[in-house]
Amino acid sequence: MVVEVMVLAGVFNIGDFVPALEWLDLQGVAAKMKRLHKRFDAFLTAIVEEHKASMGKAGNKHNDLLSTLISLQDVADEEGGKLTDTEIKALLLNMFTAGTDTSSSTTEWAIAELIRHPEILARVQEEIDAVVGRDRLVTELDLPHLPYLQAVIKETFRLHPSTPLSLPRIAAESCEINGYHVPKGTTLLVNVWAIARDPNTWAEPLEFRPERFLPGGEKPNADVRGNDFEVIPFGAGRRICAGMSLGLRMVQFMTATLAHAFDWELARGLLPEKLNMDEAYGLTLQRAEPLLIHPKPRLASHAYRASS
Ligand code: HEM
Repeated sequence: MVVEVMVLAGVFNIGDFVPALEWLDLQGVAAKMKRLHKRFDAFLTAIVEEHKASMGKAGNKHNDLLSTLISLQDVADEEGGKLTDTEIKALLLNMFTAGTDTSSSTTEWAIAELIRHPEILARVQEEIDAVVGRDRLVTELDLPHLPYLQAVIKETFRLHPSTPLSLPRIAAESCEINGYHVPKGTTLLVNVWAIARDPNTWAEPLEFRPERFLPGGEKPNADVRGNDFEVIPFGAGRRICAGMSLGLRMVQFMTATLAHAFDWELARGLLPEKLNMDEAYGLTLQRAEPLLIHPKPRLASHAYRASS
């Protein structure tokens, strides 16, 4: 359902560009969105109802996000307002749509780039082996000690930002930017994909080259957290991604774990240089062809056992 939202939200909808035709819903986008909304709402209602029912049972202890939100429904804010079921469902929907596909698709792009560049994968594995060893899995605490991995993730965000046109924003007031008049009510999209591939800013911008972000590289201090406008996969400013820290850490952690724990082979004997790197159309930047790969364990067998 999350991917369906992203695909539909990214459709070039004629009604958005010719407002007089909006009511006709020529491509059926609004109708499809409404049907999808009903399915998503039923799914979220079931989650909230199940949780409420199990919270009511004696002996059941909950200390997760949803039970905290549900228990807050009894507490009024300063103006007497209380959190409604609709607000809780909206928050869950936000987390599902904004927080899952973005991180997973970026990780998929990172692994695809590592497979296409075996020498970079080998260097990532070498770095993690030196810090973590081969007797255990990577933990979150290891991440700050893996500068090369972090450069790989920055380079992945540069070439494959998961929301290539960021999110549409509407100008609250008329303003002027770089000599362009922007009337109040204009929908604005920032092409973060193109900015991060600008040849005036980046040397050989289409090359996957993590060294750019390391000391001695062209942008050793550039970060992806919204302060360096040449690479802003999470947006920037007041409406920057609300889940940036979580998203960034998830992508670093998942990529580090997958690269450390396994060697990878492409399915059906495909050669790395033949891997299709085309992009699909949508609000988020999916791969046109999902990545099909076979893992080969490379750690001591006890390292894979789940810890309690
Ligand atoms: C790789 C991971 C992610 C990327 C690349 C990403 C990217 C973005 C971008 C580009 C925006 C628009 C910012 C702007 O307009 O300037 C955004 C907004 C947002 N993101 Fe993320 N995101 C990621 C993960 C997450 C996660 C994990 C969550 C929550 C759990 C999240 C929640 C949100 C929310 C709520 C907004 C809207 C913020 C607002 O309108 O004030 N995102 N994200």
